[in-house]
Amino acid sequence: MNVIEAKGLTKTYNGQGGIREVTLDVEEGMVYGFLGPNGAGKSTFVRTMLGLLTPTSGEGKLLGEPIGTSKSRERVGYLPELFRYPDWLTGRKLLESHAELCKVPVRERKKRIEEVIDLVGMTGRDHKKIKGYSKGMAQRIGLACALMNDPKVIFLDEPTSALDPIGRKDVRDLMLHLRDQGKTVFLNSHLLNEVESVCDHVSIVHNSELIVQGKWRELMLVEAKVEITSSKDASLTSMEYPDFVHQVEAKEVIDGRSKAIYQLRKEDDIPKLVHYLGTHKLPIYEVTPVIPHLEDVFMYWVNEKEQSYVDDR
Ligand SMILES: Nc1ncnc2c1ncn2[C@@H]1O[C@H](COP(=O)(O)OP(=O)(O)OP(=O)(O)O)[C@@H](O)[C@H]1O
Repeated sequence: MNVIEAKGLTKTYNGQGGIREVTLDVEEGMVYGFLGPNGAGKSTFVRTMLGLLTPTSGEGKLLGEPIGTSKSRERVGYLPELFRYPDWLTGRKLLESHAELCKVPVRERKKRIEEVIDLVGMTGRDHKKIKGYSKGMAQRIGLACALMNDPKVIFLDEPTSALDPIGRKDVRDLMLHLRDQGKTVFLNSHLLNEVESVCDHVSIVHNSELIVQGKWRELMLVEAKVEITSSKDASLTSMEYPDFVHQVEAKEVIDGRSKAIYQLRKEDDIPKLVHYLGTHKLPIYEVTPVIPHLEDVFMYWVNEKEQSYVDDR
């Protein structure tokens, strides 16, 4: 079931910036990464989906309800990127006011507040005033507020940007825990190594456009890289190669072996290349596919897009 749906969703500011023509579906139970450089349009998209901004055109649904309606927000949580709470309140007081706003029934409030405090790792620290909180504690209490209404879908806008490595790991674990409970997390981020460890599915936005979406590991099937180790004397870069070899880049010589990175069209070309080198009597000691990271995928697609702007000129 799709819990987040957008169809041609556009929100611009007097015709400028924002986000244009976004069409995407997010299935229940995913941690979905929404990636893009600063100013790409990530926050605009989220705020439009939440009904905080009115779309310029297009449509969207949350949990099957049209965006902009209070029904669409009933089971949705949101942690904005820049939030400030009244810092004279204690964390617990803040959560009590949130519980009231979320209409948590009075008899269930105490239990629910304890649950979210525990979930975000703030047990024992909730009676302190927010003004004495570190950035990490403030972020955790923000997350607790976002989880108060036991949401089915949670939008997190750069949730780890203020956190130290331990806090980041805690938030990552929390996202996976929420996913394991069948909840959907929509994660806005430009911290690619963070996203890589929790998301399978991503969208990449750039310059107000959604440029590519899907399982990020499959978004690199447009090219494959392999590192081949041969004997020192083998001149890997000066050989003639068949068409499926796009590029050969010589790497260092280590322990009397020379290494080269081959850029191929697709994974199936790796055995073809090994066979080709074998027929040329090249001594091969090691064949290691170069596994792409999300950062490689991101840079590939952003560069493709930027190149297309140059070509269109
Ligand atoms: N209120 C506004 N008025 C005018 N332009 C805006 C407004 N908010 C955002 N923009 C513009 O819309 C574009 C997208 O901004 P947005 O904040 O959605 O990007 P973002 O990807 O969330 O960026 P960041 O990662 O820096 O938070 C930018 O060009 C920005 O300058």
